[in-house]
Parts: sequence; structure tokens; C-alpha cells
Amino acid sequence: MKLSKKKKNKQTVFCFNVQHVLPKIFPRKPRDFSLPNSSWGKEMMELYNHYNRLTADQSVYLCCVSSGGAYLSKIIQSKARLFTRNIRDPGAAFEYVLFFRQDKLKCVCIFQAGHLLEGPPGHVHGGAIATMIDTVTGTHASLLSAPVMTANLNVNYRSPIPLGSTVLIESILDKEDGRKMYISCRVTSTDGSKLHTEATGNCPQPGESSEGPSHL
Ligand SMILES: CCCCCCCCCCCC(=O)SCCNC(=O)CCNC(=O)[C@H](O)C(C)(C)COP(=O)(O)OP(=O)(O)OC[C@H]1O[C@@H](n2cnc3c(N)ncnc32)[C@H](O)[C@@H]1OP(=O)(O)O
Repeated sequence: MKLSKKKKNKQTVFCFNVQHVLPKIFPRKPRDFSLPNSSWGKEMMELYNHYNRLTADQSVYLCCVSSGGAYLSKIIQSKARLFTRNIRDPGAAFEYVLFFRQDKLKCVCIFQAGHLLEGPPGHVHGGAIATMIDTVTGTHASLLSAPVMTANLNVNYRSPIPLGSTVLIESILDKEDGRKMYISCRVTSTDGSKLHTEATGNCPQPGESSEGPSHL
């Protein structure tokens, strides 16, 4: 499946809109959560450098929503903030960067799971894993079309993720059917040898009459 030129342009504009227009509306420059910080381990840094290098040829875009998640809500002034970006202590919770690979209709997210995400002792909570999957599939579908809502998410947990480790979350567009985007997602060790979690999701663009992500 290929994106039309129009869609590609729309997509690019959408990316830059969020990153460049919103700072003009809100006076304070957002913290860019997608930039490396002192909590990032060697693996996270190496992967970041690897994917960041790929952005140079324009086929991979650093996903703007990783930066300044605060802007995603109209009610920012009443303290709303993107869930995955709401713990400011670097490395404590969700450390991640998303890269959108335009040519393969694929997203890659590097995720380092901090100590506040503990579920089973020493391992990441299943809800935190589902949160990250939802973030990746939702962002991926939104970048391919327009803002979406997750209607359905099926998650299969195959092996636990050690707390503090870095994993890859890769999502692929399986099918586009009208307003619906079917996305599948895999969470693996960084070398791809170990499968941690698999998921599929349906993320439709909300219909005219439904309540949608109007803030976007
Ligand atoms: C850069 C970006 C930044 C984005 C940065 C943000 C990243 C984070 C992303 C997080 C994403 C979320 O967590 S979103 C939050 C969690 N999700 C929600 O709260 C959604 C709540 N549900 C809804 O609002 C609504 O049900 C919608 C919008 C999903 C659908 O309502 P609708 O628009 O009225 O449309 P409706 O006709 O009912 O459904 C549309 C089509 O989807 C199908 N469908 C509907 N529900 C389901 C379902 N559960 N499972 C399977 N299929 C379903 C219908 O059969 C229909 O197919 P057909 O008849 O057309 O064939």
C-alpha cells in the first residue's frame, strides 16, 4: 500500500504543525522529551543514534509527538498532560522515542522502562506495556491519516520485560479500510531475538457524530 503524494504532504505538514506552530501559541517552549537525557542507558543511546541517522535521508521522520506532549490537550492550562510524559523525573517511567518510517509504513519506538513501571517484581507492568503499544499504534495511525481513537486493542504477553531494560516496539499498518486503520505491533528485545508482546489494534478516525480528539 502506498501513500498518495497528497497524504505524504499532509502528513509532513501535520508533523511540523505540532512542533512549530504550537510553541507560538503557548509562550513557554516545551521540553522535548524525545531528546536524550542522562537516564538513557547505552542501548537506548545507541539505538537512538542509529535511527536518528536514518532521518537524514528523509524516509524516516523523528516523530514530533514525542516532544512536548503537553500541547496535545486544549486543557493544558488546567494541568492536563500526555499520560506517558507526565513523570518529569528522567528515567523514572516512560523513556521513549518514536520514529516513523514513511516508505515502509512502519513505526519504530525505542522504549526504556523505568522503575515506576514495575508490575511483577523486577518486571514491567502489563498496563504500562499496553500503554506504550497504544501510544505507538495510535500515533502511527494518526500520522498515516488524521487523529484517531483506539477502538480495539488485543494484547498477548509472551515473555516479561525486565524493569530498566530497553526494548523495541515496532508497528506496521496491516490494512486500511475506510476510516479504520488496522495496526499490528511487536515488542521485542533490541536485537529482535526475544518476543515480549504482540498486539493488534483497530484505530478508526472518529465519525462526525462521535466525540473525537478534537484538540488535535
Ligand atoms: C500525531 C498524533 C498524536 C497522537 C498522540 C497520542 C498518542 C496516544 C494515542 C492513544 C490512543 C487512545 O488511547 S484513544 C483512547 C481510548 N479510546 C477511546 O476512548 C475510544 C472510545 N470510543 C469511541 O470514541 C468511539 O467508539 C470510536 C471513535 C472508536 C468509534 O466511534 P464512531 O466514530 O462513532 O464510529 P463507529 O461507526 O462506531 O465505528 C467506526 C468503525 O469502527 C468499528 N469499531 C468500532 N468500535 C470497535 C471495536 N471496539 N472493535 C472493533 N471495531 C470497532 C465499527 O464497526 C465501524 O466499522 P464500519 O462499520 O465502518 O466497518
